Formats: sequence, C-alpha cells, structure tokens
Amino acid sequence: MDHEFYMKLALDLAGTAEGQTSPNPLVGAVCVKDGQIIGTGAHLKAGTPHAEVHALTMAGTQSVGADLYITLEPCAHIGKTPPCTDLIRKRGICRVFVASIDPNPSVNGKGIRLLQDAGIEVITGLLQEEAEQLNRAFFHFINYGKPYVTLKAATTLDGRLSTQTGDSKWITSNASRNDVHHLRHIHDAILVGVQTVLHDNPFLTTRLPHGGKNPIRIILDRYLRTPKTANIVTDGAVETIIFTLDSDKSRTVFFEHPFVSIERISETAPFLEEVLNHLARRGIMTLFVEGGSRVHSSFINAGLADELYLYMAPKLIGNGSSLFIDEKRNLMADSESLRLLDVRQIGEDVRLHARFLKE
Ligand SMILES: Nc1c(/N=C/[C@H](O)[C@H](O)[C@H](O)COP(=O)(O)O)[nH]c(=O)[nH]c1=O
Repeated sequence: MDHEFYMKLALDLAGTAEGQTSPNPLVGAVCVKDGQIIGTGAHLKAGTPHAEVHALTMAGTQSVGADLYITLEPCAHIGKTPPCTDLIRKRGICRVFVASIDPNPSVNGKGIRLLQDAGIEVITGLLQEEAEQLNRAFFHFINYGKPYVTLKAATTLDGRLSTQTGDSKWITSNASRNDVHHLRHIHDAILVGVQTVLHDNPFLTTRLPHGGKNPIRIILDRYLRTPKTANIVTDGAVETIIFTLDSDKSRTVFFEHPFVSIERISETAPFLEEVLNHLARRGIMTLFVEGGSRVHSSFINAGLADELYLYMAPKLIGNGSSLFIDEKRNLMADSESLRLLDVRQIGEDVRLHARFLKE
C-alpha cells in the first residue's frame, strides 16, 4: 500500500473520536513495518493516552525499524501525558510521516525537530489539507482563542424559520431532526437566544437512539427573561449558562437548580465576543448555534460564524421569520458569501453544509 493509504487510515481513526477530545485535537496514528500494519490508535479523550501511544503499544517490540504515520505533529511538551517524541525515539521508529504541523505554540515544529535531532527521518505534508480540515475547530481555537461556531437552521425552501405567526412545528422531517442530534453530540456547547426558549421551550439535549453526549447549554438572554419553569432550567440534564447584561442588577432571578448559572456581561462590551471569550476560557472548542434568526444574524454580522448547516424542507410558506436579517445590505455585492462543503438529501429534506468565507 502507498503512504497515502496509511495516512488516510490514520485520519479515519482520528475522526472516530469527533466531539470527545476537546480541548485536544483529533489525532490518529498507524505503525507499519514491511508493508504490515502492526499498530493503530486514536486519541480518545483529553488526559488519556495520545494516538501514538496506542499505536506503539499495539506494535510492541516490532516497532524497531518501523514507520509511523501521524495526522498531527507529535507533542514535545509534557502536558497531561509524557511527550510522544520521547516514546517514538525509544521505540526505535526510523521514519515518521506527519500530516499537519501543530499550531500550538508549545509544539509548532518543535516535535519534528526533536525527532530529526534523534536521527529519525520526518516527512511532512502528507494529506495535510485533509488533516487541517479535520482539526479546523482545534486550529481555530488555538489561533483565535475562541470556539469554532457552527450555525444550524431549519427552513422552508423560501428560507423561513417559522410562519408569520411564529409556528415552526415542524418544518423538517424526523430524519433531519435526528441528524441534528448527531451534530449536538459532537459539539461541546449549544446556544440559543431567549426568544427560542420562550417560544419553543426546548431541551437542547442529545436524544439519539444510542444516547449521546449533551452539550453544555448556552442561553443569550440580555434582560434575564428565561422563565424559572423552562425545561433548560428545570430538567437538570446538563450544565446551563445564561448570559445576561450586568446593567439590570434589579433582576436577580435565582434559578434553584445547581446546574444553572448566570454570567453577567458589561453593557459596554461586545456581547457575543465576551460570551465566546468566556466559553473559550472554559475550554469549549466547538459551539453549535441553533438560532433563532436574530442570533444567527448577530453571529454572521459580527463575523463570528464559521460554518452553517442548513436543513431545507420542500415547503413554501411565504411570510415568516427569515434565516438572516440585515437591513444594511442593498446590493448582491454586499451579500455574505459561503463555500459549499457538502449537499445531501436527508429524508425529504436537503442538508447544505457550508463554510463562511471571511476576507
Ligand atoms: N422547528 C424545527 C426546529 N426547531 C428548532 C428550535 O429552534 C429548537 O432548537 C428546538 O425546538 C429544540 O427542541 P428540543 O427540545 O431540543 O428537541 N429544528 C429543526 O431541525 N426542524 C424544525 O422543523
């Protein structure tokens, strides 16, 4: 098999842990000797062994003189686990293929240099684009200090999130709504505006046939209107953080449940930026924004939206709330541009996955 085959396998292994490794990246490793795969591994959860450790443990003493394919540059610093560069050297690996360089300042090429200083041949850039796409959220988090933001909207063909009376049950099919729960499962946090809480009284939990991880719930609620009886307050399913302005100190609603906290943000600060900075400090690397339209519009207009999943049902409703609102854009040249990553039919609906193009 050729080198790309083994790196592709390492990338597929890395991807199996999607949503589990925050705030660490997704990493896969494959150890090969004389054309035989003698060890494989993926990093499964922060604080647990790295992919290289799994692969080299499986390889045992056969690792002497073998090749190692890793989707991300091996760590050189002592984090929660010992540096992988030491282990690779000790286990007698003679050649390492690295798909992407780690942007983490404490690594960033250092791991490669340590391997080369130990006389190990290092080939970089094999399937680099695929590896960087796989870890786009991690790279964004390290480079910008903010969670990677993915918007999700369910609309009719004419782009409506609800009818003019606010009805939205249901626009898309069960199959689409189930697909959304997979996206919830792989995200660290989920965010809606208080209007969605008031109107839909959502749970925002992950309800897949096999269960799934509940993302931390984030509510944007400038004037603290979240009812004490709301599902996201009373169900105790997962931690819920309500972001509000610090101006209205008179409104000190106390939510009995220990899982519910209120974070107050200065009225003079850019609200969304402050929310994202707070989440980043919590190690939240991926944020799933489920609307409504004002929330989507504020993320888009602030240049803080990175991707979009749009589920379009084959329905037309005429008037209703639009996915995106902005009175300032008068020309097509003013439009927000995206690049399509994937389009597929799910049940009766179409799901578009796109990335925002930022200048
Ligand atoms: N109205 C529709 C949606 N509506 C989504 C709502 O904004 C809100 O996120 C849900 O009501 C959350 O519900 P839960 O209690 O967590 O299940 N989302 C969809 O994918 N399709 C639709 O038709």
